[in-house]
Amino acid sequence: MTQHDDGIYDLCILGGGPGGFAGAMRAFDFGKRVCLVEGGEIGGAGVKWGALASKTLWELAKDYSTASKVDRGYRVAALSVSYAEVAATVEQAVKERQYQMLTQLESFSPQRWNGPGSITLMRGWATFNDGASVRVYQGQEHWQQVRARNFLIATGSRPRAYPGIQIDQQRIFDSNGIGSLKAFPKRLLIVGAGVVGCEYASIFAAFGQTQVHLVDHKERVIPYEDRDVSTFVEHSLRNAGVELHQQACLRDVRHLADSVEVILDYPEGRSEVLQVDAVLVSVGRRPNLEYLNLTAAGVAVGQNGYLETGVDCCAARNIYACGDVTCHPNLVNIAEMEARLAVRDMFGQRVHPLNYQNMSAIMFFNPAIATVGLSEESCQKKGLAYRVAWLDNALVARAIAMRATRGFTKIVVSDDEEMKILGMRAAGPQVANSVMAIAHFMDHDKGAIDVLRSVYPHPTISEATQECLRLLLGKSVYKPYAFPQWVKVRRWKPNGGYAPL
Ligand SMILES: Cc1cc2nc3c(=O)[nH]c(=O)nc-3n(C[C@H](O)[C@H](O)[C@H](O)COP(=O)(O)OP(=O)(O)OC[C@H]3O[C@@H](n4cnc5c(N)ncnc54)[C@H](O)[C@@H]3O)c2cc1C
Ligand SMILES: NC(=O)c1ccc[n+]([C@@H]2O[C@H](COP(=O)([O-])OP(=O)(O)OC[C@H]3O[C@@H](n4cnc5c(N)ncnc54)[C@H](O)[C@@H]3O)[C@@H](O)[C@H]2O)c1
Repeated sequence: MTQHDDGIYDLCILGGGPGGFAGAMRAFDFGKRVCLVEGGEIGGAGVKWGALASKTLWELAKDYSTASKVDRGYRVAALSVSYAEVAATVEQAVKERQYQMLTQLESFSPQRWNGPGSITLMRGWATFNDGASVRVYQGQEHWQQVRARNFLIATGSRPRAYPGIQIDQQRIFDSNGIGSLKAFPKRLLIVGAGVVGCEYASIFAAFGQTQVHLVDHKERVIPYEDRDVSTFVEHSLRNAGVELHQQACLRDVRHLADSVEVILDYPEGRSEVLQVDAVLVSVGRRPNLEYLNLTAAGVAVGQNGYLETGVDCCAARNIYACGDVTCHPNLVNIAEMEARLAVRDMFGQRVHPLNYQNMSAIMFFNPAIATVGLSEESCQKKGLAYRVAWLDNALVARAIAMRATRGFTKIVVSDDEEMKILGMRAAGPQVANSVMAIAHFMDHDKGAIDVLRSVYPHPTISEATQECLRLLLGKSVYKPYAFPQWVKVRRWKPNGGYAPL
């Protein structure tokens, strides 16, 4: 028997990405009977179509780029790379992860598990019948009804289309199809310099087989980060040989015999014609909500097209939502946290509202950039006075030892005696660890002096955090006067703007 005697599940989850999977596992912890409906591949964009696949590719590109270096005493005699084999390695990583997820789901299926709770994985596309049941379509005519007391919408998102451009996954790709490239394109045009575009630009540049063109209609890449962070990313991309086309609008794409011709328009009226072998469109994502028949379930979609959930992740009565369908940042960790919280709430457990401001993230460029908390620009928008220190990795012993000094640490604290940590941005190797450590302090509302009570091991990248905070206290061994290009400390006030500290 897969259901309660009344034939009703405790929870039906729509979508088996990171959000849906986490929700199923937590509901199982509470001894609940769960039906997890997945129409495509288990793991969704968290595994196959996004995070894990692209991070595997990034790791391989980084390894290849390190192996091809000639400035460190070793030299590879004949280094070669095949996209097909690289893609097969990515596929292997994806399969490993999917296998783990499926094994766990199978272990707790009603057929295999006799303890409390169970998880039934149902293949098919779910759409609401009403607020108490969904239909799961396994074909156009063939569907099964699932009734449940609670629902978790975890159907994720998909790449946003670019008006007038047909994605064929042959020459014109989106991030779902880029793995199906047969070979490294000699020339690749990427449209959209957000996280996906800059990550793929960094990856293809690191493999050294492709001339990458990166196009965006805005005047800077990663426009939601501070200007100095965007500038750093732009320099990194240019250093790697990526050609940036900023404030450019893709007007047309024409298929030629064995290439593609693109026309870019610039604001001053100038146009540019480029021939490339492949195009990757990465201009954002849209939530998978249209086919869920949400009106029948009494769930309203917000004006921005996303589900507007409260701090309890509830979208309407017994219907919750998590991950990319909500109006919060599209990240695996956020999808998982929301699902965990939603499940606790629906089964009457006490919940602590999520602190979205303190969610750390990492962008896999070359080098990677990790972030947590407020940027300078967001402090300024809020009118918050702050102090900020920037330390270049050129001064960090471990980075020197790694021969990887491209990077920085930047920390923003409140402009008062407590110097509460407001946010951090760090670029370079191992930066996620440093940011995560600061995120803990932020969660506990701590200041620079609290952090500096801990002694950092030497030599580590995390020492950059320590020196950055010491700079804010005027106690660092590095002095801005000696290295003005590598050490910067200043304060900002709503009415006075910037001033030296
Ligand atoms: C190229 C790329 C790289 C990324 N890299 C990172 C990263 O490094 N770190 C990070 O934190 N985030 C990253 N992300 C974002 C991350 O992948 C998403 O935020 C995360 O996967 C969202 O999880 P989710 O569970 O909400 O949705 P998804 O992972 O999209 O899963 C949703 C699932 O629902 C299924 N589904 C959809 N509709 C239905 C339906 N009607 N019925 C049944 N099933 C349905 C889909 O098939 C899918 O399997 C990346 C995204 C992309 C595109
Ligand atoms: N490492 C990570 O955590 C990671 C990695 C990849 C993706 N993601 C998630 O996936 C989401 C989607 O990523 P994304 O890069 O597709 O979206 P995005 O919103 O980050 O960036 C889209 C970019 O496309 C540009 N753009 C939009 N319309 C355009 C047009 N007509 N012409 C030219 N440029 C245009 C925008 O200016 C922007 O720079 C991100 O918000 C992120 O949360 C996270």
